[in-house]
Amino acid sequence: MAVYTPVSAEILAGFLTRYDVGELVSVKGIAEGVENTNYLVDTTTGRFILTLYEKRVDSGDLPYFMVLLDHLAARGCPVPPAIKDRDGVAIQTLEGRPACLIQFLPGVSVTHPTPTQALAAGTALGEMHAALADFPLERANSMGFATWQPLLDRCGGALDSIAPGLHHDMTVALADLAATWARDPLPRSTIHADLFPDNVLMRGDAVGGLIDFYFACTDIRVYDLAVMHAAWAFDATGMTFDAAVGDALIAGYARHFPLSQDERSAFNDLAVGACIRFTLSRAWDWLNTPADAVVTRKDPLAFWRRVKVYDPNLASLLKTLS
Ligand SMILES: Nc1ncnc2c1ncn2[C@@H]1O[C@H](COP(=O)(O)OP(=O)(O)OP(=O)(O)O)[C@@H](O)[C@H]1O
Ligand SMILES: N[C@@H](CCO)C(=O)O
Repeated sequence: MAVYTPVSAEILAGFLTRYDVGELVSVKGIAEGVENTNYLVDTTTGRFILTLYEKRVDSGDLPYFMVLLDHLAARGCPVPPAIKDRDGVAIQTLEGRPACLIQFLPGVSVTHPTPTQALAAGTALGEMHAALADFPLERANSMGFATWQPLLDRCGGALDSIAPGLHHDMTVALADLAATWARDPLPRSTIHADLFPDNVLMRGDAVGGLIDFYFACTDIRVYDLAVMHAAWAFDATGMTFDAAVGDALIAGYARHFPLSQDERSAFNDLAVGACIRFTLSRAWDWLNTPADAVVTRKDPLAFWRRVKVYDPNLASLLKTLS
């Protein structure tokens, strides 16, 4: 469960009086997620998500995320905008943290997506990119390629406590990737950058909601699809690859954005990049999560193992993957 910042019912009831959302009926910490504190809030008028922004979200970026959500919602994308208080303010402070009250979207995150669901999710990603074609704001990727080597350095030799040799192997993999990363300029866009199955709310085989835009940024457009591919097309251990799910994601996306030859050629390298990005953020959290945080840490190696599928030649050179 990700609850880093406790909020009492009394404090929350007082907080809600800023809004036209009725009175607090119940509140409960949400079990999923690792980045932010989330509560499910029921009031006399409806259901909401209360998010308190933690570690990786810079409060200076919140206005960007809120404008982005408003832009997508205005174009009919199923995203949850923040609720504005009676003064029109969406970004608040609660228990010393930046906080927003967010529209609740019905639906469930699937643990084992089917190809049919992946087709719908890939299509939703394409629709989102199409809706963002005229989005005017830019934000650098705070977890993009340029940040991986510094994060690897900060994790340092402690990575070997996760798997012996991991620091060396990730150094080799990143150097290998640096030789090809973005060699041919690919189309850029505003991207979600974290569209895992747990950030897509499904209603049966249809997409009911896209959530958790707190890594959204401007970067290589098809990198968003590569992140999704790496997140969706494997089991939780990263050992079993489901090609049908991966193919369905790409087929759905191609309804809006057929991949160019350059994008197809770069796809596996971009996916290796995604593996490195999520191995590193998970490893950092693995090594640094506060002992008193109520959170289920995610396994860094589950992402690292996916490199075997995207670059078997590289993997064969790495002790931790052979
Ligand atoms: N607008 C929403 N409507 C419905 N449920 C939501 C909404 N926002 C969040 N949730 C629920 O809360 C959970 C955690 O939210 P979220 O993914 O934003 O957290 P996080 O800590 O940023 O997670 P992550 O580890 O994916 O970065 C989601 O999996 C979902 O169950
Ligand atoms: N979706 C990410 C968390 C965001 O960095 C993960 O599963 O590791």
